[in-house]
Amino acid sequence: MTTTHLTVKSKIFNLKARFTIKYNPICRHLNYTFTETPLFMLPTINFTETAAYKYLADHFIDINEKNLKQLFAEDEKRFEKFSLVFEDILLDYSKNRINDTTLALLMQLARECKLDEAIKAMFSGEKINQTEDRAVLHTALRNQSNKPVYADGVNVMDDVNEVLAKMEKFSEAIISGSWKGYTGKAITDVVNIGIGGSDLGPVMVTEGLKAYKNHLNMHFVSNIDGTHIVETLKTVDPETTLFLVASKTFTTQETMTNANTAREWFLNKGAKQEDVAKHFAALSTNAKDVAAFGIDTANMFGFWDWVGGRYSLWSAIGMPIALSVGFANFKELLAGAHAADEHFENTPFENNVPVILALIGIWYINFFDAETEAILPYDQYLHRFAAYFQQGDMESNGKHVDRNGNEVTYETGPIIWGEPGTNGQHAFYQLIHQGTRIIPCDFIAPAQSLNPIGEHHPILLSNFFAQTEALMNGKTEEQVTAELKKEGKTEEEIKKLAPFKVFEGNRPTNSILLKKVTPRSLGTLIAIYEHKIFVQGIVWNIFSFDQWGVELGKQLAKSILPELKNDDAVSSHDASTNGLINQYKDWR
Ligand SMILES: O=P(O)(O)OC[C@H]1O[C@H](O)[C@H](O)[C@@H](O)[C@@H]1O
Repeated sequence: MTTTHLTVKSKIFNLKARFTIKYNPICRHLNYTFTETPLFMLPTINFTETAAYKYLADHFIDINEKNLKQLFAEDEKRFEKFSLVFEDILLDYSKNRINDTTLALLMQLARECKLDEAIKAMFSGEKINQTEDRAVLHTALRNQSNKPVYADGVNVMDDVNEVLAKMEKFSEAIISGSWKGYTGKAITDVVNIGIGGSDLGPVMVTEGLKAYKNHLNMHFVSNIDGTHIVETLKTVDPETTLFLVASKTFTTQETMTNANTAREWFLNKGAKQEDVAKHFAALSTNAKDVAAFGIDTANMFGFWDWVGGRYSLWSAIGMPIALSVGFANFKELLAGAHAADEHFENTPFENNVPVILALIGIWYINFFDAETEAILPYDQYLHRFAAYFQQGDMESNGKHVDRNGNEVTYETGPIIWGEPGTNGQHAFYQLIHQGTRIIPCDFIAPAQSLNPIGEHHPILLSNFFAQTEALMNGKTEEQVTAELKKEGKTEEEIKKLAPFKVFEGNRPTNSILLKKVTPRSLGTLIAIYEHKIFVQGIVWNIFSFDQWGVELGKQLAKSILPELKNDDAVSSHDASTNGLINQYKDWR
């Protein structure tokens, strides 16, 4: 018996139907069932018009007068209540400017915005990326339960599993050395050529999991600046290098230019056209252009339009990860993310880690007017984590038009930034502690170090604990005065100095303590942040899975490029742009 599904749609009548076709080849019996459902649209609710929002606006006045120290004094169970352990990850959100009322109202806000419906819609393959008419199914890429997931009536798990199996075979051949380059040598170096989502995820995870790495040397070329490819090519040998051309569309100017340069370099080093197949593979959705580039489609690892670029590290785009740490570890990464998916899909909002993080974020952005959020991993391996979520969050929720096409009347996605601790402490923490802005921070640290040498880890973690404590408690004028007195300062000196040494505290943080950075825990952590972004996008009534905002600059660059080919002065732009181009022509 074979079972397939088909979807038929009528946009004119806002209708959608699904056929199930069952065919028994033995008795040649065919059966159709037909179910009609309205075309799915995400709810479009202005969250500032909900009842919960109105209560929150009132409640904000109360909370804004309290400080965190008071909130802890008022509730001795605060840590137990406002922390939870999920998958060897402790989330402590008790050092936030919230109490039970805040959380109850934020959960109600999520309910009024129909978050539950939206979650179901995403997991079930509805086309929630409405402006691109696409489903959003990165969760299917790590669906280790293998439960069928349908996009346009087709169970995508068959394709997902097929590509995973192909990735496994390929990565094993490269790692074991059974795959030979054109002179019969094994591969030693892998150069991933990609940008944005086709670069940041693999870079962040291969760095994050460096402790689990094998012998392959990983390189990542993203920038169109020739320096990036030139400096990389200086370090590799054409006979032992594998190039991965990673691009969802296979049309991205930077990636295609870098890939062409790499191929030219390879051929100029004595390799022949037919050797390209042994040294170039493609990670893409665009088989036609991959073949046109000259890459054997047998070396192409596909994915689908329902995988957003910035959510694609779980797909074939994750090939550098599989190569660097082995396929079994890549699967563990997927398994960790799958655990977060199940948690997100099935856990009541009150205990749901991504929902809690998202709603607390909304509390600061829309009520306290926080403009930025810092992600501060106390783990050197996670040094690209914040950079990764700059794309993840800012490309997803950097939108000013709501799902009805109207200008929003409230703030949406925050500016995401951050660097690893303790480096950041010696650079920008001054502003977090004593500046004029409220900057909610996520502190992330592993309890176990992957390099437990001497006192390093306890020192690192003592800083991790100290920072959130300091941000919360601050230092009062009395404490400063007492300290200065002890140092032997005069009354007058104390009066002069004290104001500069006071920390007002009351600055909010989340602490995320991982047992250890493993492929699984990193997978879970990334998926938690992905779902946080989703929840915020739903509440803000924006589309989180398109990125039209990156197009205009690309278009203009394409029209400027031909103008740079000659030395004639340009006059077709505004005075500033003309001036810049003409000076460039003069100086080059
Ligand atoms: O993977 P590609 O198709 O080459 O796209 C690479 C990147 O380019 C675009 O400009 C988008 O803003 C990103 O979301 C995307 O990840």
